[in-house]
Amino acid sequence: MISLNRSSFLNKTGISGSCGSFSGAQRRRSASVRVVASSSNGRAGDRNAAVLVENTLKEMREGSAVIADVDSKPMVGGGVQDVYGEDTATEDQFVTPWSVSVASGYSLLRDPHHNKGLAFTERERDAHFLRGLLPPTVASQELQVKKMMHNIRQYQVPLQKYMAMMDLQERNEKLFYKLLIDNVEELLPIVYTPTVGEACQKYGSIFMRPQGLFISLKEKGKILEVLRNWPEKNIQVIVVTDGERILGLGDLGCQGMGIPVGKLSLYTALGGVRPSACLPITIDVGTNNEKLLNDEFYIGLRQRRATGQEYAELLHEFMTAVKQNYGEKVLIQFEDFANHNAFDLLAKYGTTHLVFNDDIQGTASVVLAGLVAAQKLVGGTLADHRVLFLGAGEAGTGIAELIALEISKQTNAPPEETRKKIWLVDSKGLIVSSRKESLQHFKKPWAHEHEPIRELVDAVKAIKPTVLIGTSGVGRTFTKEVIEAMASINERPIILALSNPTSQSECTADEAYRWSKGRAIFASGSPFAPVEYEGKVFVPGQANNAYIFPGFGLGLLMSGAIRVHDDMLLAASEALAAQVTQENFDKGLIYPPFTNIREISAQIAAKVACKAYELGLASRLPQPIDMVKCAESCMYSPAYRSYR
Ligand SMILES: NC(=O)C1=CN([C@@H]2O[C@H](COP(=O)(O)OP(=O)(O)OC[C@H]3O[C@@H](n4cnc5c(N)ncnc54)[C@H](OP(=O)(O)O)[C@@H]3O)[C@@H](O)[C@H]2O)C=CC1
Ligand SMILES: CC(=O)C(=O)O
Ligand SMILES: [Mg+2]
Repeated sequence: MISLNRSSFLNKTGISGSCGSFSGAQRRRSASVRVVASSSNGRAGDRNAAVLVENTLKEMREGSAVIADVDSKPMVGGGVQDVYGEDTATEDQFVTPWSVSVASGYSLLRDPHHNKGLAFTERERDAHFLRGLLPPTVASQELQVKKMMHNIRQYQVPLQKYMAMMDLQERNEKLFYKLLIDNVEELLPIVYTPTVGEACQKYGSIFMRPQGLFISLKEKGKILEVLRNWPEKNIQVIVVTDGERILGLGDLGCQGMGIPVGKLSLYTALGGVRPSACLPITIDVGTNNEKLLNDEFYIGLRQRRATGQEYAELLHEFMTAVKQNYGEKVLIQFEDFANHNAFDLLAKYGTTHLVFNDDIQGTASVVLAGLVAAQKLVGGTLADHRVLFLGAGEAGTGIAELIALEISKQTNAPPEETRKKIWLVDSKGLIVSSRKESLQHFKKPWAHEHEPIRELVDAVKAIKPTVLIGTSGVGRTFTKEVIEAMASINERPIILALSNPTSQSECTADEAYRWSKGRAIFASGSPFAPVEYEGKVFVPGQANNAYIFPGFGLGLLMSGAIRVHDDMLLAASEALAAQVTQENFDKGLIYPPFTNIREISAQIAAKVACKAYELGLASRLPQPIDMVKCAESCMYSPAYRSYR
């Protein structure tokens, strides 16, 4: 039931059943109120809606302000639309038994969730006190997209484009997502790697408005309260970082916030999770980055990183508070933690929470997909390969483990055997058994019998890998000698330079193609432009976990999964690999372009959700019959809705 009390109306109102429910976004305060209620059928929810209208009118009389559209959406593909509520469909897709629009002139233009700028129609301008607040022109969303793209293309500096995009997100959320979805190949490098890396480095200087929650040591003992300060209540995905390993740029402390913000934009744009269900969080336990500590514009705690018990206690309070506030099924994605915490956090909370480490698990899934797809270009099976990594941290060992698992499944050989096909080099050289005692736990399974080797090029010559993967975070480490050695061993060497941003890539696309004489199958973590070599154009792929986590997360939410399981990662890989077309292979690509990423995400989500049901880890019943349709019908649409 709806409370008549104004503040509780703003904060707690919810109507369940056929009328849908208010999202947190709809509970925002504004200055004046207008109510429009319409009944399109005589469903049972009508009474609730009538009460809502009555209460809202009362609110209006009392001078408060709310913006609300209460809609329900037709059931598609098994009906899980209640997961996503009002933001998941365009106005055309909606059956609208009741529509309650409480609009508010100037405040409406300042509300990013509902603002449409010049796209407000004449009727809406009349109905919602917008007359005179906008110039006379009424523009379509398509024209707005065209104009924004025109403006963004005027900027020469990527960081300026980033700031323009962030500004748009704060001003007109739907237009931001429409822009990103319709121009994904062009804008991904702006809101994501590489530009997001520079944005994090300069976050203190460019910081305008909070885009997520900052939880620092100062909030110890009060984290639950802090979570409750966030305006949205129905959170389904949290991306959290402590900023200690931001891309390959190291410890950026509190300024790592750009990463959860960017990742969650992709959850919405690429995976269709509604924005109001996404919560970016940065845990600030200090930074060991001297430059930031001495930077007067630094926005984080000015102290060295807390470690040990102090760190563990803060993280534990956070994990407990999240579950308490949002329930069992909120997805927590760990992002860009340093490896000395990342593996432990995943192990500790993997059995009690719905958690996923993108750097370890998402990266593994995307790389496995690429290798599975690559078999179409090189022939044979995954088990025929020898893989060598430069970098034995989260990404390196995470990928290695998933490849070994997949080969085990394919060959029935135990992982102890299949791991022997995989070798890793860290900052001290090839990981070998004679070093076992001094190795971190995640490296131990990879300490095979071999004499120590210091240099990567010598490891390539000794191991003779078919696949070389860079996960070192150090740029230009795949030297000419290294790539030539790979090309001398393999007709089609598979070379993946995964480190981000572009400055940290182990080699450039140009280097990979030129030094391998055009024979490399190449993909990189951050995008490279096509390369011309000896009259032929080579299109490099992008091996980035952005292919996986949005669809993976959607699959977890769709099925109401309660835990993440490795088999779900394998399912996601399989789904992604299946999306590579002959046309892509003909260009030497092992990943599909990002242009169709929402369709790809729906396929991934469907496979992940199916696996969740199969494993008995899904809580949302009944299981939808057509999973792909179900995924598609769940997806947030950036199309404007009319405020009738
Ligand atoms: N494309 C994608 O989707 C993803 C890319 N990444 C990128 O991968 C990189 C690494 O990330 P992550 O694994 O989490 O980082 P970690 O810090 O966990 O691991 C880095 C590893 O690289 C090793 N290393 C560092 N310098 C050298 C060197 N000069 N020569 C050889 N090895 C070296 C480290 O060695 P030691 O252990 O001895 O210190 C460590 O094993 C980052 O740039 C990140 O952006 C990460 C996730 C996803
Ligand atoms: C892509 C990513 O997650 C990283 O570079 O850390
Ligand atoms: Mg990451």
